[in-house]
Amino acid sequence: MSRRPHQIAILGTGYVGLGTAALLAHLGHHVTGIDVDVCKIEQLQRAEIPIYEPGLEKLLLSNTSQLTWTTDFSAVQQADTIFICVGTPPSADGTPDLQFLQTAVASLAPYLGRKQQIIVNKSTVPIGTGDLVVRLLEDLAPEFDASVHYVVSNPEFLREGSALEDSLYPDRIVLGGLDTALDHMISVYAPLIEQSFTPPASAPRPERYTRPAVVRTTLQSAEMIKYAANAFLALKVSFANEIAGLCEHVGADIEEVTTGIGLDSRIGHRFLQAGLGWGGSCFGKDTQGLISAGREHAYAMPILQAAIDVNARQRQMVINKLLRHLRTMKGKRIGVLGMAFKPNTDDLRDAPAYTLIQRLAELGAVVTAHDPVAMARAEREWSHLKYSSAVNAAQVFQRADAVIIATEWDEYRQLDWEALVATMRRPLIIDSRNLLRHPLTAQVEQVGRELKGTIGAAL
Ligand SMILES: NC(=O)C1=CN([C@@H]2O[C@H](COP(=O)(O)OP(=O)(O)OC[C@H]3O[C@@H](n4cnc5c(N)ncnc54)[C@H](O)[C@@H]3O)[C@@H](O)[C@H]2O)C=CC1
Ligand SMILES: O=C(O)[C@H]1O[C@H](OP(=O)(O)OP(=O)(O)OC[C@H]2O[C@@H](n3ccc(=O)[nH]c3=O)[C@H](O)[C@@H]2O)[C@H](O)[C@@H](O)[C@@H]1O
Repeated sequence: MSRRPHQIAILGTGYVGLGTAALLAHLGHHVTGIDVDVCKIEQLQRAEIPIYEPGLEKLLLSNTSQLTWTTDFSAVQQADTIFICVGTPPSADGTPDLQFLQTAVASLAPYLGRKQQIIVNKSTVPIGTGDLVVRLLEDLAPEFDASVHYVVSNPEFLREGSALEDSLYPDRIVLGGLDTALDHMISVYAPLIEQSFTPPASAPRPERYTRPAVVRTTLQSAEMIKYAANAFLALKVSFANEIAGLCEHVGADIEEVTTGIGLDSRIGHRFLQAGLGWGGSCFGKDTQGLISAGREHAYAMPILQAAIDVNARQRQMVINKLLRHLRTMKGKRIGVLGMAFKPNTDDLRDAPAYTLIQRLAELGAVVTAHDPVAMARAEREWSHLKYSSAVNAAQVFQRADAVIIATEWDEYRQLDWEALVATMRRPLIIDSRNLLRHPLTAQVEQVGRELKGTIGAAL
C-alpha cells in the first residue's frame, strides 16, 4: 500500500473533526482544520482544545508539526483529501438539517483545482446526500471535473468519551463511492488498516485487537450503514430498558438477565446497560432521521418509533419513582449527580439530566446539580433552566429530599456514600444508572433490579 503522506483538509472542528484530525496527523498526514467558528480556531491555534475528550489534547499536541488551524477555506487548494465533518442537527420535523453541510460545500467549491481531490463526507447525512454534494459541486465549483473530483461517504463510528480508542482501533472502515476514490481512501488509512503506526501513549493499543475490516460499497449503502448502526445500538439499549421495567414487576434482576443473554455470542454484552436511556447528539437524531426518511417514502418504521418511545419513558420513570416516594415535588430539594449525556465527555446535547432538571423545576422542586466536567458548559448552555450548580458532589446531598444519579461518572463510585447520605434530609437515592453495588442506609431505587448485599459495605 502507498505510504505517501496526504494533504488533508478537515471542514468542521467539533468532536468528529478533531478526532479525525488527531488520527490522521498521528498517521503521518498533513492536516489543516478549517472552521467558521473564529473563537474555536483561535483556541486551537493557541493549542487549547475546545472540548473535553480524554487523551485528545495530548495526541493533538504531540503532532503539532502535522496540524494547522484556520478559518480560511483557500487551504482546500493544497488538499488531496477534503473531509466534511460539520454538524447535521435535526430540524423540527426530525429530518437532518443540511444547511451547515451545504454551506461547507459552497465554501470549498471555489478552491477545487484541476488535480485529483477526494471530498469525503464524514458527517452523518441522509441517504442520497453524497449525490447531492456532487450536484452542488457541479453547480458551484468552476473547476469541477467528474474524472478527477470524487465524493466518498466515510461515516464515523467514534463514541464521545472514548473517541481516540475508537478512531485508532476501529472495528471497520466503511467507504462508499467509486473504485478510484476508494483506492485513494485506502492509501489515506493504510497505516490504520495495517496497524503499522506507533500507538500513542494517550491511547495504547488494546490487548486483543485485530485489524479493521474495510467495507467497500456504494455511497448510498455507506450512508445507510451509519444510520442503521446507530439505530440498532439505540434499539439494543431500549430493549434492555423495556426488559428492565418488567424485571421490576416480576422480581428479576436486569443485570443478571443481560449477563445471561449477552453470553450468547449472537447477542453480546455491549449496549445492554439498562438505566436512564440514551441521550447525546446522535441516537435521537439518527433514529428520527431514519423514521423521517421512511416517511418520505410512505414506509413506516415501527421498531424505531418504539425504541424512541421506550427511551422517553425511561426519563419519566425517574420522576414517577420520585413522586411515589415524595408524593409531591413542590418545595422538595433534589440533587442531580451528573449532567453530561454520558461519562467522560462535557457534551450536554440531549442529556437525560436536562429533561430531569427541567421537569423537576416545572413541578416546583429546588434542584442542585453537579458534573465533574460539564458544569461550566451547563451554566452557559442551560442558563434558561432553574437549578443551581453545586461546588462539589457532596453539596448535592446536603439537606436533599432525594439524589438522582443521572450520569455514571467513575468518581461518583468513589464517594463516601454512607457519610453523604447522612447529610440528606431524607435518605432517598434514585440510582438511574445502576451505579451503586451495595445497599446503603437509605432507600435506593435502581432500574430493573434491587440492591443486594450488606448495608454500609464498600461500593
Ligand atoms: N459527536 C459524535 O460523537 C459523532 C458525530 N457524528 C456526526 O458527525 C457530524 C459532526 O458531529 P460533531 O463533531 O458532534 O459536531 P459539532 O457540532 O461538535 O461540530 C461541528 C463543527 O462544524 C463547524 N461548522 C459549521 N458550519 C461549518 C462550515 N460551513 N464550514 C466549516 N465548519 C463548519 C462548527 O462550527 C463546529 O465546530 C454530525 O453529522 C454527527 O452526526 C458521527 C459520529 C460520532
Ligand atoms: O454517531 C454518533 O454520534 C455516535 O453515537 C454513539 O456514540 P455516543 O453517542 O458518543 O455514545 P454511546 O456510548 O453510544 O452512548 C449513547 C447513549 O446511550 C447510553 N447507553 C449506552 C450504552 C448502554 O448500554 N446503555 C446506555 O444507556 C449512554 O449513556 C448515552 O447516553 C455510537 O456509539 C457511536 O458509534 C456513534 O459514532
